[in-house]
Amino acid sequence: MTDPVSGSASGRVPSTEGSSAEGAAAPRRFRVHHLRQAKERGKPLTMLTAYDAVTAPIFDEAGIDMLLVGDSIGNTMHGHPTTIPVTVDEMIPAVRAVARSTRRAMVIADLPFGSYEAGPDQCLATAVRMLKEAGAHAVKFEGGAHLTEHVALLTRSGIPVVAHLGFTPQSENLLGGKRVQGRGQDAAEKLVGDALELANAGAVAVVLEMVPGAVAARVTEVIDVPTIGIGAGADVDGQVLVWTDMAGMTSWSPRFSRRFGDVGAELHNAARSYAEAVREKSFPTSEHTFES
Ligand SMILES: Nc1nc(=O)c2c([nH]1)NC[C@@H]1CN(c3ccc(C(=O)N[C@@H](CCC(=O)O)C(=O)O)cc3)CN21
Ligand SMILES: CC(C)C(=O)C(=O)O
Ligand SMILES: [Mg+2]
Repeated sequence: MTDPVSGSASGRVPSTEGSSAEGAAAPRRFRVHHLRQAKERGKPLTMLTAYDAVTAPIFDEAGIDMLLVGDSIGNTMHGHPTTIPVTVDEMIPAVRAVARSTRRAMVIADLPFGSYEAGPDQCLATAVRMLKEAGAHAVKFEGGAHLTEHVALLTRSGIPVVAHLGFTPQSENLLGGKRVQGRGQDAAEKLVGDALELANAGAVAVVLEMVPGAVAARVTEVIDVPTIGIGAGADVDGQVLVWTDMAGMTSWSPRFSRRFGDVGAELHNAARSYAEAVREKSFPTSEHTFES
């Protein structure tokens, strides 16, 4: 049995396709009370993005606590320059694939640009779709204290909300680009205030993106729910990265990221080997051929 808080797990989930071997007893799902528990115990939380049923079970089996189906699907998977064009109808199948293919991780659906800002009712309607049609366990959306009513309504409705402060990519046109947020006394105080209000409204965690380390540390100190940093330094309660950056799928990744693998190069080599085998006629052999 895996411990949802320590996150230790081993082995691989069987593919949903092909052989129908039953896995071991289902691990306990990582839930909202484990967030609180982790912060109390000082155990760092882990979050990665995931967008499909191929990679999500790999991350789940590796013991990642939370899988964020990020609107970063727009740039990472769909080839857009930003997250702005992403729609709810594009998010739903991705969230469904991640929820269906995982057993332990908490699955968090990012609400895309334009699907929640108009008011708490719009936000609730979108979040309900993410839970009902796609199987998400929680939702996340970008913005500060102006969204406290959104957070409060979803929380009253039984939907856990993760807040997202600092650099909020859906607002990059207003913020003037991909820039660090919360620099200077006033901006830092505003950020701390936003985090407090969102946490008081019921947010179960707060993502802090591209904020100075000292500001992230201050937010972490004053709110009683976990902070999850991305480009926010080490003095937070957990970290999140975009999986394609983490695994080294692309030649470029943001400065705050680290490549923990070279999966892009590995995939390149596999594809080259395959093509070479076909061209030199060493694949397929009789092993891969059906008899009449
Ligand atoms: N692949 C990917 N990784 C991410 O971390 C990520 C996404 N996509 N899409 C959604 C948001 C957007 N994010 C981004 C994207 C780019 C930069 C960037 O260009 N940063 C520059 C300049 C930073 C600075 O102002 O100092 C860098 O060099 O890292 C930052 C955050 C973070 N998120
Ligand atoms: C970078 C993370 C926090 C995100 O919002 C996303 O991947 O969409
Ligand atoms: Mg996002």
